[in-house]
Amino acid sequence: MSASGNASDVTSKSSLSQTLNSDTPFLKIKLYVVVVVAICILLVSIIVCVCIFWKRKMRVKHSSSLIPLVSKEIVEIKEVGRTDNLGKVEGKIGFGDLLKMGEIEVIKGIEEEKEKNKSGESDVGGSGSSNVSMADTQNIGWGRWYSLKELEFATRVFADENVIGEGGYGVVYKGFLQDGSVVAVKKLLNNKGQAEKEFEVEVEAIGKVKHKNLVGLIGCCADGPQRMLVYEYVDNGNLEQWLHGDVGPVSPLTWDIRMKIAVGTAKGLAYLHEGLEPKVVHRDVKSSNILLDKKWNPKVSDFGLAKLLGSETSYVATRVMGTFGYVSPEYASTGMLNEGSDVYSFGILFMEILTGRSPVDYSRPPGEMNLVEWFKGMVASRRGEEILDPLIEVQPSPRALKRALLVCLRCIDLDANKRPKMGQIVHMLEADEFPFRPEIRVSREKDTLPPQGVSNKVPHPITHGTGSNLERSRRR
Ligand SMILES: Nc1ncnc2c1ncn2[C@@H]1O[C@H](COP(=O)(O)OP(=O)(O)OP(=O)(O)O)[C@@H](O)[C@H]1O
Repeated sequence: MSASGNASDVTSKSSLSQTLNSDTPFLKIKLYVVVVVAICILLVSIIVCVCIFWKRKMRVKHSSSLIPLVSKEIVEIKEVGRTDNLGKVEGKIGFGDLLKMGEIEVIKGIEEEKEKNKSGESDVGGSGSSNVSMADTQNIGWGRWYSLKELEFATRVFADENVIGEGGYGVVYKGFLQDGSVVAVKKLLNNKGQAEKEFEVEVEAIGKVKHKNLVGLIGCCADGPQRMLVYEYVDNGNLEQWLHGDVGPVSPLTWDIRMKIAVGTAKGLAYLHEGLEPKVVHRDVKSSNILLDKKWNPKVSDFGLAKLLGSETSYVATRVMGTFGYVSPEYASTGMLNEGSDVYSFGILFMEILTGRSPVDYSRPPGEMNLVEWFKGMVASRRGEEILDPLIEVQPSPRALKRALLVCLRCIDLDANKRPKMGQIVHMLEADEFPFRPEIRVSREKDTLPPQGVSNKVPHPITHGTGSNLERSRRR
């Protein structure tokens, strides 16, 4: 390069630096400051644009399956599981804190699933009830939309041989998906409007609920006017069939199995009531809605009647739904609905489990047709041991029976506010010492009650409930 060229270079550089050092008219700020700020703003804008672009791209990707891949609940649950040692979490559960209890149940399920997956014996729900593979579940998140063709293939075009049963909302078919998994397909009745609404409620509210004691909704299908729900298949019938079907002279439902079913059902309902926000009231708790797997794990099904509720409020239902014999008096008469109505229905269900009797049975003598009235009368006249299902071969201990009777009576308290919460019921059924406190157990044992009677003079350490039906019935 020539000397004149170098000189002109130096001149242009110095004039550039002079220009940059010059003051701008705006507040006399140096030009180079303005340039630097402008470059920064440009860079930030580019970064923001790139971020927005990627976010949008991700959203489009997720919305393609319509159902979110991972529910809020599951995200929260996973976080709990990740940060805490499971044993530690369990130790922290407060008796009234069913939110955590629900989470722990699911965490356990997730952990069990992980273990099973490693050893190659995967099943959804952790109970051996479903054949949906873990890999598939991961692929679809908690649910997905199925095409009509897929479900036609699965049910052999809704063949009669595949029909499992029929309920108020439609026919349920057993289905075999292409990947070999087994499902229950509920083909909803085609009455437009209400069915569609119920469908939306089920899909939105129930699809994201996962608990080992709740039947999982794994997908759905909307094709023209046809609406279908795809559930995990639960392979051992429902509780009504086992309680009232022909099972021979000795029921396979031993006392321990019945308690397992009652506790599991209570846990499932507690999760709906206390583990979700907004909470879910089932509205149709009854024995045919308790499905069982081969290990007698109960799974609460049929969320067709469930409505989401805002917390702390009662919900006036547009129409009273539920099943005769299980519906709480206040729900039947006023339509006022809250989780207390489910507690009442659970109380009736629990009585049914203990006695093997239907809530209303017209084939029985007049004084025994109504289960609640008969049950209360038997306890009041201290004949508690006689209420047990005669098909139970091995009798429970008097203490276990007392506990069960007391729980039933507290659940059906006419004053809905005095009924325990489902979480408290779980604790009552599981706690070893319930319903006694050590310091007064001796005096209690001297009480005039026979072994089969129930003492409820001692307030429950959690609920401090008083004035149950039993107390009233004993005063009579
Ligand atoms: N996920 C499932 N796995 C296996 N069987 C199921 C499943 N869901 C429902 N069933 C069975 O299908 C039948 C019909 O169930 P559905 O829930 O439609 O009606 P229901 O509970 O009998 O009556 P309602 O509609 O009045 O509640 C029942 O026998 C039930 O046990």
